[in-house]
Amino acid sequence: MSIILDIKDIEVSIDEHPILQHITLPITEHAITAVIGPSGCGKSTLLATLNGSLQAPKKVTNGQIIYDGLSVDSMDPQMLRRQIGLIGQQPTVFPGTIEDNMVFALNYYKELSSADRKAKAIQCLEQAGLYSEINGDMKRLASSLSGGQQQRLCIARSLTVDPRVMLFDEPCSALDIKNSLHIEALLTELKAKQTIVIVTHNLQQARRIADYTVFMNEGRVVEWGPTEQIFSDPQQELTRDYLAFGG
Ligand SMILES: Nc1ncnc2c1ncn2[C@@H]1O[C@H](COP(=O)(O)OP(=O)(O)OP(=O)(O)O)[C@@H](O)[C@H]1O
Repeated sequence: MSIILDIKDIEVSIDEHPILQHITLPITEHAITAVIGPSGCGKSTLLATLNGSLQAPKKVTNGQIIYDGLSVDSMDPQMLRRQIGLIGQQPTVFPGTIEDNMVFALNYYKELSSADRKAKAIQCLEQAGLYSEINGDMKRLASSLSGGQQQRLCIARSLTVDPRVMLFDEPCSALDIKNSLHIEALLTELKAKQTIVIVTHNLQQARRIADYTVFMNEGRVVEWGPTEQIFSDPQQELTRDYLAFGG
């Protein structure tokens, strides 16, 4: 499988103080990569760096990210975020109906007929396992969905613009086990078409769904590799300690 995102010696700083250092990682296409590590180690910062959505005062102070052969610095930020979507912890549905949410990005990005937009919306809702749950009622208010359904609506909404990479920042942190497993199944399905990077505090979740796992500590990558290898035979003491006590 090929490398879709090649992260080369990335450093991110606030004022002169680095919060990410020497991050070098290949992200494999059509795979799930989990990023784990203690609170404050820089996981969310890494995700935001990947799709150019880092907010001041944080800024990239060294290194390069190559997306599909192109440096992300040279890409139009909107185009970059369309191709590499970021889905946060809390679902943030827009006011209005499910349909309003689903056609929002399509109205903005694509010159499609309204019938095409609706067909795409339905297709993405089906992919997220939501269309049958709402009995096809796209006029229902998005805010009337349960937390887990709202999270899946946010995922379905981001699918409408056909991102190639989807970054998830603890997508299950506010969900119960049933909804978490639903999201896990969805991510596993999505990797046939997309590439997934997920930040999670749930080590069992990483082990269940990720092909690759990255362990970070204090702004650095301590160790990464195939998930089974990281969990069953970690090479670094810091990783061993985190897996034993920190998760
Ligand atoms: N806007 C900011 N101003 C100052 N420091 C910040 C800011 N945002 C993040 N940091 C610091 O940068 C470091 C990395 O933060 P980040 O949110 O990326 O960590 P994380 O691993 O995602 O944490 P968590 O697991 O708790 O969500 C932390 O030390 C954090 O305190």
